[in-house]
Amino acid sequence: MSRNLAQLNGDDWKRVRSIVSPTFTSGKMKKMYPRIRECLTDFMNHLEGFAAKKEEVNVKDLYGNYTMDVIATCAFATKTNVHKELDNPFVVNARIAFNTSPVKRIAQMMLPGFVQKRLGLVNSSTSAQQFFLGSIRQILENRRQNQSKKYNDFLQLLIDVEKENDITRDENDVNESHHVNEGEEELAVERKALNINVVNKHLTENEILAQAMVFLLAGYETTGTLLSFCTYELALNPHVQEILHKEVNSAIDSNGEIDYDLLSRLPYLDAVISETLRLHSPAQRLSRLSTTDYKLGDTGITLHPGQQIDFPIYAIHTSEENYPHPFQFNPDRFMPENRHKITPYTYLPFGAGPRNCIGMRFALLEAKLALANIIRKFTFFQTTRTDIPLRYKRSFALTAPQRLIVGIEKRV
Ligand code: HEM
Repeated sequence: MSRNLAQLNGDDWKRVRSIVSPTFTSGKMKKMYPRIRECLTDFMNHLEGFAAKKEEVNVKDLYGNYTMDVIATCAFATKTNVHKELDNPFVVNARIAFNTSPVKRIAQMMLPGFVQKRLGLVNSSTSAQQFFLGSIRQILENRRQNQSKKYNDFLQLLIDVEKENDITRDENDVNESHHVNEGEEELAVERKALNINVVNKHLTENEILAQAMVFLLAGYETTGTLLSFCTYELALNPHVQEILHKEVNSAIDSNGEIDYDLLSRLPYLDAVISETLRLHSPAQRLSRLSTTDYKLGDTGITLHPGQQIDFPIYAIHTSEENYPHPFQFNPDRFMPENRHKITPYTYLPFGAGPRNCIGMRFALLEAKLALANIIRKFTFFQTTRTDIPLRYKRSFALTAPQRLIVGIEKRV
């Protein structure tokens, strides 16, 4: 497991990151779209039952089921039927893995190895972890024996991927509408960081296992949390919900679907997601470890090898200096006509630089697809049990609500 991206450092990290990066390009995501769409259909059918009776729902649990189904399908080639089949082995083991101490477990995956050591998070793998490793080994074996069949999932991409010399992006990647620090300068830094010559251009079996595990642990709760916070804000801001509904409706094609390229570029949908990630960033801070003497701009501070520096995302995202009326939920800040007002590097939900979140495009696709389709059919509303203000789980790394109760009804 220690060969996962989040825990590797130095040249080991560079090698694995440069091999794995091409699996997250827009083109590859597009191929997974139908699989994610299937998971969403199951989820929508499940929501339908609550909405028909205009019930209260804890969206935190519901979205957690959807994101688990998606990651199980895309990274473990396992359809979970998570909404109905509560004793499905994947779901049971995932719950054990997460219920042991969810935040700690994800933090183990998301924090670099050196931070984990300092926080005492390094421990032996659990039986649940063994279950997942066993499942992937079995799938890899099956695929090795039946090489003619091709699959559109992460596992297959990780099996097939070979380190490329330079290109780690699709042409389209930079043009997607999400507001992140990914201009020419950043891409050049990334290219430079990952442009190393390596002997082993493929991932080993253990490395494939480790990446699938980190995708599960880093991708399940974070994306579920994003969707939960977003739904909460929509319930509290009905006018935002209506604007979003109108935009989504205008994007539907003759088959009643939203095309992948159009979905990733809907400006208001992206603005709602961006504003949610600003005000409720699942990651609380970013960490970096200095490997050389490094001068911090004109601050007069020099970092020495081995010194760690943390970036407080929540403080940066809610500073009046960076965002006027920072505690107001206002998606307009991220509309194309206003984005230029945002100071570079003050929006950091997915981190920044070559070590940023490799799963960003996947998370955005999964979240946008769900939100767009859900908002077409259902309305969320505040109830007497909706927590205002929100109550959070205690955590040192990830922000997650204790519960997130809202009402849901069908649109007429
Ligand atoms: C809304 C959802 C998500 C959020 C907010 C999020 C946020 C983050 C953040 C803040 C980092 C650290 C970046 C840095 O230090 O600059 C990170 C790293 C990472 N994330 Fe995500 N993430 C999300 C979803 C995902 C998904 C879906 C996956 C995989 C399918 C994923 C896989 C990873 C991995 C592997 C790393 C470590 C990258 C490296 O060290 O090279 N994340 N994520």
